[in-house]
Amino acid sequence: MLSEAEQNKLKQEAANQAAKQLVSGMTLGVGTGSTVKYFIDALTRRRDEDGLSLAAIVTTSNRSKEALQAKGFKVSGLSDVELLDLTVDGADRVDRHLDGIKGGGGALTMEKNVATYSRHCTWIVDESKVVDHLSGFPLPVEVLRNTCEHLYRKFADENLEPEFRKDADGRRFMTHYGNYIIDLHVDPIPVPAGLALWLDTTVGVVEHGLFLNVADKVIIAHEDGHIETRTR
Ligand SMILES: O=C(CO)[C@H](O)[C@H](O)COP(=O)(O)O
Repeated sequence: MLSEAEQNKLKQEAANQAAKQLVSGMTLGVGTGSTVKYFIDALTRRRDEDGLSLAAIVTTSNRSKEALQAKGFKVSGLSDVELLDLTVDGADRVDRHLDGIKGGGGALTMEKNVATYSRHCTWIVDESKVVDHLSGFPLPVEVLRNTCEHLYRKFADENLEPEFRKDADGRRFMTHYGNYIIDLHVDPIPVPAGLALWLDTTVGVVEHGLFLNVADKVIIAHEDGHIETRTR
């Protein structure tokens, strides 16, 4: 098991590798999370040292927006850009088909929207996130507050072992959009496409953390120092 410092080094290496593919004039989506924080650092170095100049940057959370603005980047809204050229984001789990679980940071709805309206999507991960079958991480489901108790019971009836996500104060975690998150403890997820379809068609579900056919590239930093790039 890696120490936090070792894991952070791997996150940083994956982020640095992702920043190499940026070219001036691109429109870029920037995701959310601790790995993306390193990507924002790498992006800043590319601007300051290589003169990289992007046409627009869109983010998936207020946290990333603030981090980018603190480095002097202008951040646009998704609706200001017709189609992003590339989105770079982290992931909580990635399987061998490059499908993933996202939403550990609670930003899944915007993350899926920004990735969907991007030509290309790269995930940056350390090797601890890579699995054969999606497993080892609860599946986040963003739900409307008005419907949340109904959905909780529905998920429990389906043996999906629901649990309301809590914030640091022990209150229900609230998303950017004022919704709650119910984490489903399904491990492993036997048929991700089936569960995704069911969640997509369940009224009251705003979004879920199954990101299937979303990433076309995954950059994986391995413990032995090697950086692997997998493409779809
Ligand atoms: O989906 C996400 C946030 O909603 C993140 O991309 C995911 O949780 C990975 O985060 P980290 O890089 O901190 O491990």
